[in-house]
Amino acid sequence: MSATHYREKLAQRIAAVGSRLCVGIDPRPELSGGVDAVPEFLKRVVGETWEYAAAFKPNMAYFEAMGLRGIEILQEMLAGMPDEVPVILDAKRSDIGETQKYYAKSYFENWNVDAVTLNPFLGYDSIEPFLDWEGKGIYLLAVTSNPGSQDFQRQKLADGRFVFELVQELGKRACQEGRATDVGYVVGLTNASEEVLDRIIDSPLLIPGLGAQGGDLASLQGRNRTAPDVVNVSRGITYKDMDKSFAEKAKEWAGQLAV
Ligand SMILES: O=c1ccn([C@@H]2O[C@H](COP(=O)(O)O)[C@@H](O)[C@H]2O)c(=O)[nH]1
Repeated sequence: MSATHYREKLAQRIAAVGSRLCVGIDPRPELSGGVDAVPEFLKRVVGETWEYAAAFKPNMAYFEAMGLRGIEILQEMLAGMPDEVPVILDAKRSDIGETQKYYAKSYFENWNVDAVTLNPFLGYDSIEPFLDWEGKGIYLLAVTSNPGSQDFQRQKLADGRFVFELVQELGKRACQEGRATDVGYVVGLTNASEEVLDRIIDSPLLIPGLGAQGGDLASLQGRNRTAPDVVNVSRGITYKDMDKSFAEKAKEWAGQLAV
């Protein structure tokens, strides 16, 4: 794939599959035959769903929970993923800039994922080490899908703005500075009210909360967005309706997210 920017690569993939489906990969060994059975389980998930996937989103937590073997399993899975499907590593990292340099190297250089999720709570200098990576993307947590998103993210400041709007200022600053990495935002479908969406800028969104969390796609309708947004489904493909194949479930969700 020759696209220079992450958002172009993602836009091309969305156009190619005709859907905004992001297939979430959160293996639960206790439901998948134990740790030893996870590699084969992941091979099936990836092998059966990739033709419907605009992106894949493995979440680090599920791999870390399997210990060192989990990290090996993640690496093996990443190495075997089809090149044309962007991979968003859901790591939600946050630390001082000096340490973030090493996370950036790990994810973008060693594992060569296309994008990662970051927690913006430590401010601009904490995301800076991720900003000079041509062809890569970051998603900053803006409005997450959990109820606690109300505790900080959807609080109003004295000037009437919401806290999540300050998160978007970080991305705007990176853009003004002409940084190479594309900046997008995580906006949970379960909290994507009109009040929220009216204030979300036209940058790539990663939208979790569909399926197991009960988010309603109707809330996204009628928005004039040009950014390559993707909507994530994890358990709704990997751990629901087990009488259906992963391919069938991915196809159904992809249809609901058709462009
Ligand atoms: O606000 C957020 C941010 C990330 N997630 C992650 O997305 C998936 C959702 O899984 P489902 O099984 O489809 O509910 C999971 O990895 C979460 O950690 C999120 O849900 N909300």
